[in-house]
Amino acid sequence: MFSDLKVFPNEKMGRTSRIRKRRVGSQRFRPLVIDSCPEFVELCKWMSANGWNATSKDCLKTKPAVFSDTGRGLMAMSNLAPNGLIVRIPKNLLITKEKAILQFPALQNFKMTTAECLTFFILISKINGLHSSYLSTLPKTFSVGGLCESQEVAVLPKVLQDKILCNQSYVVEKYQNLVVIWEKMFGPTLTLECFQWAWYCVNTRAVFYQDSDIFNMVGLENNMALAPYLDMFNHDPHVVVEAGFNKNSQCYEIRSSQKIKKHQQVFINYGPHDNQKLYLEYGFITQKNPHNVVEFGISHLFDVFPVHTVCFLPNRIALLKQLCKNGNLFYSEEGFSWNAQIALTLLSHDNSQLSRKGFSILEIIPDKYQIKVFGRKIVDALFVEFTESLNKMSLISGNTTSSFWVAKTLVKDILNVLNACVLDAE
Ligand SMILES: C[S@@+](CC[C@H](N)C(=O)[O-])C[C@H]1O[C@@H](n2cnc3c(N)ncnc32)[C@H](O)[C@@H]1O
Repeated sequence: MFSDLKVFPNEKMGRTSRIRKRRVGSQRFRPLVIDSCPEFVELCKWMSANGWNATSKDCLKTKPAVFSDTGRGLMAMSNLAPNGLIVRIPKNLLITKEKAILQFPALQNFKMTTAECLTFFILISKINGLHSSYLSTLPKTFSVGGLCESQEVAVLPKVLQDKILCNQSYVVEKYQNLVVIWEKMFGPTLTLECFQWAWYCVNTRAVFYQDSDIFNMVGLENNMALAPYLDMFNHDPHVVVEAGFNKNSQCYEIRSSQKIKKHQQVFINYGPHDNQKLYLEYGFITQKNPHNVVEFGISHLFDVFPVHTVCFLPNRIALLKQLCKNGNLFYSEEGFSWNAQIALTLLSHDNSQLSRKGFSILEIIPDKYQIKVFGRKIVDALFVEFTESLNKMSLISGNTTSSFWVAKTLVKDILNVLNACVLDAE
């Protein structure tokens, strides 16, 4: 949009024209405050009636707004010093598993995780017109990876394809289990689309929260709660915040370590996630994400070490599989991960050493030369793979999902990371 502004290098700019230029530019990008939209008026009324103090002196005042780069989020209405409180939500406004069961006791008869219970809470409330002050503030659509259409998934790079397919079957399995319970409770069929909407409302917006002891079960799916209004903060990987339930105030609170300026967007930090994770779990990516990595698999190693040049002893393959677990083979701006370095060294390791009984990964010392030579080949192979994918993605036209659009920006972002590596090495 700035390119529409024609400023000629030789043109003398006086004070007035400078101010005019600044005004034109800032008007185009100025966030749109939306606190007077009916859904936010209702939300604030309902929250205030239930113990929320929106004008508390020791907490930053914020307003919902639409920002040109991140969409809907929250804007600071004053300056805040470091370690100041950015939000405080009383316990009785949190939607927890305990609360969902209190409201709909039938949920108790089924063994459900907290995420499943909260998904049901949203669906039952929606159907019965309950909690509409909160529900009407929830997004109507999502752009997470799991919502890509099958023809879109087919043109994505293999690593991303595998993750999305895995995620889709996980959500479908959840749906199939829960639809049985739903039919027992209510009768009418629950469509997969409705289930996905509620499931992603919970999973893109819930905060970490440990419910009372009776529900205390391990795992992320069990330690979550929905926090109205607080779930409007967007993510910035660079900000540092302290978030959690404060037993003294009986409120969920977030403090910002950095100072915040009036009229800035107020961000929180969802965790040290790379862009692929942000896309899969939340449906967006951020520019200059310091946690960015490019994952690869064993097949990429086999591509750079053709089978005829490496003796694929069962032991070598078993060790490689061990190194590959949990996405531990990756490249980032800092170079190859430790597991990737060991894997690259292991590929060219002596067979007699590998066949020795009791040989362990811990005995391998990274070989800088191997890592440089074969690592470069891996980066080149990934670059080709992602470029080919991007070309195929560009051929898909017509009505594509917003998930696919974000996938495209993710693939471009990964290509930038790989490109930086190639340029560094030159
Ligand atoms: C907890 S909600 C935050 C509020 C949300 N933007 C809204 O309108 O309700 C999380 C969702 O916000 C969006 N989001 C969060 N941080 C973002 C960012 N830095 N850029 C773009 N979208 C972001 C993503 O859609 C994500 O799933």
